[in-house]
Amino acid sequence: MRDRGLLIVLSGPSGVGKGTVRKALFSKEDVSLHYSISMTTRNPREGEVDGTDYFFKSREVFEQLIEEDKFIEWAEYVGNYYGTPVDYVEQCLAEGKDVFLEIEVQGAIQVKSKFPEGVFIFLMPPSLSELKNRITTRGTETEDLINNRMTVAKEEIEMMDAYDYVVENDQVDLACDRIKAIVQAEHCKRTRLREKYKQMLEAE
Ligand SMILES: Nc1ncnc2c1ncn2[C@@H]1O[C@H](COP(=O)(O)OP(=O)(O)OP(=O)(O)O)[C@@H](O)[C@H]1O
Ligand SMILES: Nc1nc2c(ncn2[C@@H]2O[C@H](COP(=O)(O)O)[C@@H](O)[C@H]2O)c(=O)[nH]1
Repeated sequence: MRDRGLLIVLSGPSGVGKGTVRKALFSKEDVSLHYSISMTTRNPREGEVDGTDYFFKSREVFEQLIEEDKFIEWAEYVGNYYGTPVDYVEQCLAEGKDVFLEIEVQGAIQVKSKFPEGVFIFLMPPSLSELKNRITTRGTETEDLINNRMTVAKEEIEMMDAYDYVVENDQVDLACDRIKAIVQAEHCKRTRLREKYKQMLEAE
């Protein structure tokens, strides 16, 4: 029987670099993870593409999909809905493919209750001042929204203990290496190789 894929959840406060680290990770040739594209009701930022960065939907459509139970998890975050469509994740896991979610904390907690066997990684900035600096220099948020995201960020960091791993994002490449090492170790823990070798011994 084929192993189910791993469900890997990367979360952490707004602006810590989840998107940056995820993109760097997916650009590496030795990484074979499948990214689950989220749905959101927020407006696309400059350069964002529907179906690549997010599936951009109206609030009406999103609420209809919630009614139809089409999300593994969803959350309202700083005034917009975000959610993980269930079908893609279920299909990948059943086919033995590893799926990668990059989501905020409320959503990650929901995923943990449904998929306790998932691998939950919390990305941390080197300091809170560096976090504010990153949100500010990204230049996508107004002053009010930056302050809003910083208030939420402190509450999010308090949830760190609910995760299996905490990874510091001091440098993007180092953070990627740490995440790759976690994925490899989790594969070794769960693989059916033990069963294979036990059967090999019994067959002797
Ligand atoms: N290790 C790093 N060192 C310095 N800057 C970084 C690092 N990682 C990310 N950044 C910068 O921080 C800013 C925020 O990064 P990013 O948008 O990836 O964060 P995020 O956690 O996905 O944010 P959000 O949750 O709001 O979507 C970007 O300008 C990015 O270039
Ligand atoms: N609960 C979920 N959170 C999600 C999902 N997709 C993205 N996110 C997180 O939302 C915030 C804000 O994102 P931004 O693109 O507006 O900056 C960030 O923390 C994302 O990781 C999702 O499907 N569910």
